Amino acid sequence: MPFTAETPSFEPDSPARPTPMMEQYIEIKATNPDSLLFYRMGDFYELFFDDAIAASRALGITLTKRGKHLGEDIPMCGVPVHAADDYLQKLIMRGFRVAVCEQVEDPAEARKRGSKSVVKRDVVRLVTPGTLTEEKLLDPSEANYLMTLGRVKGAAQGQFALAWIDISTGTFRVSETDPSRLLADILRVDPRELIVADPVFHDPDLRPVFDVIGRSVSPQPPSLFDSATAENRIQRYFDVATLDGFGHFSRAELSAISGAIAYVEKTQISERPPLMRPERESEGSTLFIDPATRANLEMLRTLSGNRDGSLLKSIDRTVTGGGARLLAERLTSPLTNPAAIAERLDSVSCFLAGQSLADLTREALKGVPDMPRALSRLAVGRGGPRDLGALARGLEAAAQIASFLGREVLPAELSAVRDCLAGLPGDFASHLDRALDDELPLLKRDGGFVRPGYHAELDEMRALRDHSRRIIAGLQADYMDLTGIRSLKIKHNNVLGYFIEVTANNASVMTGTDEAKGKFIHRQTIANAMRFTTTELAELETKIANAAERALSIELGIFDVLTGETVANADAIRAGAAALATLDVSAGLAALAEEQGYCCPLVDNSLAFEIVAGRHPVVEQSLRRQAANPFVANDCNLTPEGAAKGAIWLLTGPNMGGKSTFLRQNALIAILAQMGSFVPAGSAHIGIVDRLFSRVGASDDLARGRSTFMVEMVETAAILNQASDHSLVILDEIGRGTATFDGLSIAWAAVEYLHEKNQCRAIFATHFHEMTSLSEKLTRLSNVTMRVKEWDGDVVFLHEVAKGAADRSYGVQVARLAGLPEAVVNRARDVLHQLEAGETSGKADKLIDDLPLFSVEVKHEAKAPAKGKDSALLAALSTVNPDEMTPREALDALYRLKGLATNPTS
Ligand SMILES: Nc1ncnc2c1ncn2[C@@H]1O[C@H](COP(=O)(O)OP(=O)(O)OP(=O)(O)O)[C@@H](O)[C@H]1O
Repeated sequence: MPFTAETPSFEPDSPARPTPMMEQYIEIKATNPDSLLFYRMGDFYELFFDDAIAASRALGITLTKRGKHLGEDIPMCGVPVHAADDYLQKLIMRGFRVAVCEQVEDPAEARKRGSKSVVKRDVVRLVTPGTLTEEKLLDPSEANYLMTLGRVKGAAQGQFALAWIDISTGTFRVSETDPSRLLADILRVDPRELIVADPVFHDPDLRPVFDVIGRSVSPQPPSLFDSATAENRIQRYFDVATLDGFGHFSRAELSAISGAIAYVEKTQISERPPLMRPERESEGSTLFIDPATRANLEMLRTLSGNRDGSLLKSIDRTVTGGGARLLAERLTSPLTNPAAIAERLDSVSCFLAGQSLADLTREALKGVPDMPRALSRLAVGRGGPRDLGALARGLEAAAQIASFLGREVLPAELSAVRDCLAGLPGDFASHLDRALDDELPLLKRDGGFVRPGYHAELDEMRALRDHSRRIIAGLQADYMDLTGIRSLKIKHNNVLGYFIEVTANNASVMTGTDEAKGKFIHRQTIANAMRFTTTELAELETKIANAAERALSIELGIFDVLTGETVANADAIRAGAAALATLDVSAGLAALAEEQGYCCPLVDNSLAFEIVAGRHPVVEQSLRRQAANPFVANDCNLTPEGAAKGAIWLLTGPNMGGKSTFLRQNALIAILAQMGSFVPAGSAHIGIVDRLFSRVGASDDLARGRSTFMVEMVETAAILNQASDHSLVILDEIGRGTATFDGLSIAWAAVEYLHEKNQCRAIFATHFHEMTSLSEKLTRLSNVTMRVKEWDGDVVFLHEVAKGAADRSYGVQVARLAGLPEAVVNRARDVLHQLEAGETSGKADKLIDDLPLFSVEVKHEAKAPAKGKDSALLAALSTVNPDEMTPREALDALYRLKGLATNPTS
């Protein structure tokens, strides 16, 4: 739930009326109850009341008090303005929103209204997670999306739409959605903040979605989303008379777009970040990956929430922030159009074939700053000279890249990139170059960023200022001679300006004679020194101040002109930055393919899925880093035979055998191929996958009252209801979380359904060996197994997928490897033998009763089995074939084995 502070109140006529300043604070706070109010006082932002308590706790800063309100102390804390970004970052990360309240008039103006009047203040900006622009508050490699959900009631279709904006880059997208895929669509974009109208937020049907999104959902007044006035709002923002040129949007889309714009206006107040026109994403143009699959496959983060160990991290070889963001976007939204995928793959191939071109490009890209973010900051008045510098360097790099790309024969995507870079505004770039100095200050108010020689009057003012400073240095020498005080100094501070300082011992020289008194005017006496000024010094000071002030105002004027030119060139700059990001992604994927030995997949509209020597991209790299045994490559072939539908592989094998890894690697290879990357395989032929589903790994969702088994069933239901014949499904151990027979039955029925109804390509891993007999009935189902070798009672995992079915699970052996106490492992072995025999004899219960754990434990501990006994037992055991025994024979065999275990010679 968002933070809400109790708003303090007061009675206007009460004798306990607060001070005028506190009154102003209370009034402003009342309009921002769900944000912390940063109230500007001098060099600090102060927080009061509940805000102060919450902020001091979140930031670990001291809570003090200031005055009283209704007889109680007012809690207060403050943060210095110059360090506000750091504090804002912490507060935003902890889920707060901050209203920044500034003085909006000169204090002199306020004084004119009377000595007690307060300087006018107003909220100039709401800082929320989805509306950040500051470099410090943003991760260069992640987009920062603000998303809105539009809903139109009563529409026959297209009731819901999502719009998402990154105001730090201007990206603006919109797409229709529906309740069944709403969560998946939201998680695909992974917004920092989701804005919904109050009634939508409180709709019980949508509650589960918002519960998952958590605190980044922010309910807002429905007026923001009003679809009747939406067109007007959009037209106003983009300053167009009609939306005809924007393409056709449904009412829900218009509502979502207008909600996004209204929220930007609400948070940015007087600023208008330049947004691109909303671009429509049509359903089906990207591979649908449901939320559980996204999480299970650890695409952006691992299940424990780390970026290290995710697929993105292991394939990211980009060198710029824009490139990293584009790579993440491509990874989360792989394509479904083979031609578009082939175009991307051609770019990667081009860099792979031309190593020197790739090296040159990556080297040139390394210096490219984040142009879209610098542009956005400048456009909303939060930019500084370094942002202009970033554009200058970015454009220069773009021109350099365009020139060497000009000499190459390039595939379609890269040649469009080259054309875009070659068409960037050269005049603007050279203007920036001429105007900006090499070393740039952070803040424009510090001045000193315009290059000498660019502006004549500025040079003159700077010379005057600097010359006067030199004259002052000369004056100090003159005064020393005149007074004979060698330690006399001319100094400067903000209160007195320039002054002459002598030590207290020498002060009499300055005040002793009338002549001296006439020249040196006393300003201040401090502990050990006296300070003076002279008419000459005061005049020089005025000259310096005037020159410096004039110089700064010229510089600020130049800054405004350059900012204006930046905004005028916004579209071109953004297109250039997008082109550079595309280059970075393609060259980065080529570097990855080269380094990891990936191949170019063949992606078409068939139903093929044939991977030869496939590997898991993340596990492979991690094994290599640990210098462990190399990853064992495996084939996977789900390609239909003849005109039939895709095949299903039923995968059995021991625990730790590599089943999950194999399942995941095939899903990841499909994602990589469809995002336009080379893949970790010897070769890969993939018919476009429209939807990818996975049920891998167990997790519970206790917060939503779902047990592990319930989560598993909900996810399996989603798959069986939604998978089409073009989908790829990977299922791991369905039915494990319940009683054996229930689990087996559910798994059995699910496979039959996938085969008969969904008819999709699928891999199904299971411990239920009984299921392997399904291959006799289901024509497109084949059994495969992870091979193992037994070695001296232990199991060795070969990690190889082979035709056929596993004969056993080796669970007990794996438990032993995991370090379970020997007594437990031995006991488990016994129980297993009983159960395996019991399955045919029907006497398992009785046998288990006969073997209480502790007696076994004592027996095993008291007499460690001798090697000879073990081998006799094993030899006898190997002759036993439970499937061919009658219950009576099984029981006899068991007694015989037990006898051998206690006395090998019996
Ligand atoms: N092809 C492979 N080559 C090398 N090592 C592998 C391979 N596949 C898996 N491994 C290693 O084996 C470990 C276990 O793999 P995985 O989790 O896939 O087994 P599993 O059969 O799914 O086990 P369980 O049934 O217990 O979940 C992995 O962490 C990995 O280190």
